[in-house]
Amino acid sequence: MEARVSQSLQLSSWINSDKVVRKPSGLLRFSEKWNEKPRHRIVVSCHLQPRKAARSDRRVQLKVSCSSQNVQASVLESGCFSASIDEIETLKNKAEEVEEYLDGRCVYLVGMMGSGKTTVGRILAETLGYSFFDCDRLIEQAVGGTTVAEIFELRGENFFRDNETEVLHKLSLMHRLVVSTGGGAVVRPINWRHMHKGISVWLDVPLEALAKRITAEGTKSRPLLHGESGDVYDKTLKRLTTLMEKRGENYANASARVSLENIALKREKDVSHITPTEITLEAFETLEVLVMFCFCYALDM
Ligand SMILES: Nc1ncnc2c1ncn2[C@@H]1O[C@H](COP(=O)(O)OP(=O)(O)O)[C@@H](O)[C@H]1O
Ligand SMILES: O=C(O)C1=C[C@@H](OP(=O)(O)O)[C@@H](O)[C@H](O)C1
Repeated sequence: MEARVSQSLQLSSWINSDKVVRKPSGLLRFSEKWNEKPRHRIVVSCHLQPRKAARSDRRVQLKVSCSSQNVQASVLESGCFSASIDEIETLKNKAEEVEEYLDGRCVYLVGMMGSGKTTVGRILAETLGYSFFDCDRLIEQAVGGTTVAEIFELRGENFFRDNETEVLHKLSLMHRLVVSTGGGAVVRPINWRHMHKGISVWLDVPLEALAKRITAEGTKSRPLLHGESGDVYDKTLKRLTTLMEKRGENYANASARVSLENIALKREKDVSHITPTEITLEAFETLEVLVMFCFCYALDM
């Protein structure tokens, strides 16, 4: 148990370990107060589980809660991802380089439904030492715990979009966040004004791959995909194609684009075999170029 904890600390050295509390279960818990912004308090629990079969693979599990003057503390997000030790090290090194130049600016992930904004966003946040927020979850909380699908059904899309804008506005006043936005957040210009306070990354995934993921997951939680008859994959692909025709230009407003097709070409793999960790690494490499360029030429992102 001691070994596991000390390994966790080594591998997660980007986490400030000053106030680490060891739980008997192997969980590490620490809280970090930002001195310069004492109204924020972030609590992170971290558990690294070594895999028995492949010693170089680990599952990293994090729970993050955040409280500020106006927001009640609650567990906001938790998740886990698999990565080899080498990948964790590479991600950590890249995160350190990028973090310095990001200078606390928030990272907003945009892209179609199912493009991996939540999955990749969690890994980006964990490696950067940022907090992670999913806009859809915040909208659900703001509306009193109802689901996105219920909000669409009972209050309509405009009501949902107004709440989405309000959530993005609140987030744009904060620092050191990775935000997974809803697929339609790119449509309203006002949302871009909020997101341009930070740096935005478009996860560009071929529609066929999206349709496959969404079909596997089910369309229940995605109201814009409800209501057409026929084969689930076909109708999802059809709906995504229509949405993409309307939104393509809006996604291109993002400061950076991470294309799954390009990663697949570079790695000589099929798009469907590109892992979230590989996408996060590509996102860091793209961000690195961008933040260094903007830093050198004193440009806004
Ligand atoms: N690189 C990937 N390869 C395969 N499946 C993925 C990948 N990234 C995410 N997924 C899966 O696709 C689905 C949608 O991902 P999610 O992160 O929720 O997307 P979004 O937040 O953009 O809607 C989830 O079931 C997730 O596990
Ligand atoms: O594309 C869209 O308009 C939407 C995407 C969803 O978020 P995800 O992209 O996280 O699925 C959610 O905000 C809502 O169902 C509308």
